[in-house]
Amino acid sequence: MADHELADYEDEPEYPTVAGAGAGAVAGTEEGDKKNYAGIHSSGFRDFLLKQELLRAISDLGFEHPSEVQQECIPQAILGMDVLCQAKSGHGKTAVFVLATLQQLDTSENKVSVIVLCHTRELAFQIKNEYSRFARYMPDVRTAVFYGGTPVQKDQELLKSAEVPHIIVATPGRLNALARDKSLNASGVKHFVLDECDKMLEQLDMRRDVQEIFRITPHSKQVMMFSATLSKEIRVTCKKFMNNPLEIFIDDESKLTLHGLQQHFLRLEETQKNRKLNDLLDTLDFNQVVIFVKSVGRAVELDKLLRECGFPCITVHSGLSQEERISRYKEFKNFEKRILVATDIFGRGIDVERVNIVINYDTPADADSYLHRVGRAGRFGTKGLALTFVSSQADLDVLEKIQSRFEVAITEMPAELDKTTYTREAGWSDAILLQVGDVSGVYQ
Ligand SMILES: Nc1ncnc2c1ncn2[C@@H]1O[C@H](COP(=O)(O)OP(=O)(O)OP(=O)(O)O)[C@@H](O)[C@H]1O
Repeated sequence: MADHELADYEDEPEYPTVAGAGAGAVAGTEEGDKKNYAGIHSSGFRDFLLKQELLRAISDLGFEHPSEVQQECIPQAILGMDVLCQAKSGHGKTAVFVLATLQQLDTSENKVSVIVLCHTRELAFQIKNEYSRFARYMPDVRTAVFYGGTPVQKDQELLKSAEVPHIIVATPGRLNALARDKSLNASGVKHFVLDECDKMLEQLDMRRDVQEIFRITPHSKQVMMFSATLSKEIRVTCKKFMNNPLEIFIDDESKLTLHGLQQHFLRLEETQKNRKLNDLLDTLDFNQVVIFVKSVGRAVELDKLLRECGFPCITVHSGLSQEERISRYKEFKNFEKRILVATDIFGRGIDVERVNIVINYDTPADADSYLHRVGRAGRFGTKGLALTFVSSQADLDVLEKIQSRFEVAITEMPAELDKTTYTREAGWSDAILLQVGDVSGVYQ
């Protein structure tokens, strides 16, 4: 079949989105945050009554306390309830569905039980790794990842083999191709998960693939969807796939920005961007930095330029072969490279712990993209810095929208930045516990 799944959904969206920017809401209070603080402390992963194998893995991974979103979702999710969940970037949404599906999995059935769909190949790869990490003491669990740009025969053979994967993590295009050619037997699917669900359902080509896969799964199953951004409009679409879901969301959009993240803009001419970027990379104290640009061409050129200037730089974009994309993603994740120039394919979901600075060399197209991009820094409550280059009236307009939508003040970058404000890593759990009160559970 045509390799339509190879289209890189994130680089150049062809379709308008159906969601409009939601109105900003009332800002949260310190008091609100403190109110729930004790509640979180009183609970640990043990209280979820997870399988011993999972608890051991959680402990190995150094997860001490569940984050707020985990606290709210896991108890219901492991009972098979449908879940529609919005929570901030980097707050541990992945563990919610990974733990909930592993907890419920029956490995004695030689069937595909769990389908997880996400919008980019790197994210699929990352989620598959999360399954491997949490299932390290569950040797019978078989997980596979499928995405475009790789030989489809290998995927077909695996699906037709004597031991089919219990869990499939995939991008929608490739999995739908495998469904259409009948390699995928989805009749045993019990859990259907969409990560970055707004992105997948807003983009019509992706939504079509998701729907086609959804249709060949049994009527009765658990459906879970996750994102940091869920407009009212897209929630309606999401719920069409669900049955009386548990809705976990931040009712106050202003709280979506990350507390540990310092955010500034720099006004400059297009022609001054390279010089400025060079200066910043020389002076800022970064562990790892992601620089976002608006097109593949610009990613290639900027990466080349930075390397010529001696920076340990790498780029990831849709113009690369799939093998190369994953290998570069790994290089960056493994701290072999400190600077990544990326298009929006890296803008959502990707979790690289050491990233403490995000630079928007090109202002993102909209407020949602901004929120996801800057969420690559300051993961799980750590400190970070987000800088946005603003060089036109259109850029200023986007900046304005971001500030009103999320009620965040993005100020001009001061001449001197105190590095302790973006380099000191907060303790994993301490930092996130300070942000409780951000997510409210609503039972429908
Ligand atoms: N309870 C926990 N304790 C410590 N670390 C955690 C915990 N839960 C998750 N993490 C870590 O926090 C990081 C962010 O988690 P994750 O990638 O799931 O965030 P997310 O909510 O999916 O973010 P995004 O919206 O950007 O996709 C990961 O490195 C994960 O391993």
